[in-house]
Amino acid sequence: MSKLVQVAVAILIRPNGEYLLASRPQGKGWAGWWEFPGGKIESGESPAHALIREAQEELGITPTQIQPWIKRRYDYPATHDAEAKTVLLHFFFVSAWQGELQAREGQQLAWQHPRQLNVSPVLPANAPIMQALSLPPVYAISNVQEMGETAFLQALRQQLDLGLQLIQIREPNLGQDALAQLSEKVLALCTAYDCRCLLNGSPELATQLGYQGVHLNSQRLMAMLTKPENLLTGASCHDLEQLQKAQHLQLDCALLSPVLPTASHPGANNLGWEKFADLLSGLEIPVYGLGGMRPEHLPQALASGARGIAMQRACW
Ligand SMILES: Nc1nc2c([nH]c(=O)n2[C@@H]2O[C@H](COP(=O)(O)OP(=O)(O)OP(=O)(O)O)[C@@H](O)[C@H]2O)c(=O)[nH]1
Ligand SMILES: [Mg+2]
Repeated sequence: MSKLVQVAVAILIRPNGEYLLASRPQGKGWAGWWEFPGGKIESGESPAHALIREAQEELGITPTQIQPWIKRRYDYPATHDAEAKTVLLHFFFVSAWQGELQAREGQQLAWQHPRQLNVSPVLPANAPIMQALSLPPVYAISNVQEMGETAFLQALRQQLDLGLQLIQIREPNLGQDALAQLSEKVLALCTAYDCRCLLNGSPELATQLGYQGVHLNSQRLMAMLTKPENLLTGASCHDLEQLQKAQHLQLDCALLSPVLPTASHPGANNLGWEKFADLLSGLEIPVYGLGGMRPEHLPQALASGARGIAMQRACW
């Protein structure tokens, strides 16, 4: 059996969403492959402490704002330059630090746009992490039905100005023509801001109306045999079976709900954070918490292994 190596991993994030990758230096296993800065947790050391020590050793900086994210286990096979091992990676977001970045171990450093990597190859254990990072932490869901179109479009413009990058149009009570008209306005606005839009509906309608993506309700999800082509695809999930189906189809993301009680379903049987985290452990596709979410819940969602939070009311 290969040994288990515990590793602290730093995802340094700039305010514009870019994150830092480093190349593994010559002389180490998997030399030349790209990874996040970090390294082995020493015995008696906490993951957070190891993270700070590694950032100092490798980059000459001291993280001042850290947020533990997911843990991920991965079995590395033996290769020409490394022995077989199993790693348990403790990922952290690092959003502030002291000091100037330096490559102190001869590694190359590269800031990456989350939607467009320009270095490769990245360590294989990190593939689902890169996938998750390509989506933003905040996912908005439309609410024209309660707000009215004018107020909604105004609020949308405000959120786009503040950096919104992902939205689902979910208006089950609009007729076809009204939905087409709303979609045209929303898509024109979002395209100008490079915000991606998913239609809650069928893949055919999403394509026909010009959306980049589609969001499947759980019924559509369970009936789907393959991922819709050329569409960013998400799905609503409420249990492990649905999450596994979304993962099996290799969907881009899933919404898991209800995490907390909501205004529309105050008495519904919500999951709570513990069950939410349980359902996500071991899953590889990005998942958003939905149901009663407010901006202040984001750290809890991340710490539970989610990519972020989805909000229908609280974000407008
Ligand atoms: N730093 C880092 N390590 C990762 C990532 N993904 C991943 O699978 N690993 C694995 O975790 C282990 C980290 O070990 P390391 O070689 O960086 O350890 P270290 O900095 O303490 O250096 P050392 O070799 O001098 O002990 C390696 O097996 C590496 O392949 C990642 O994104 N960042
Ligand atoms: Mg290292």
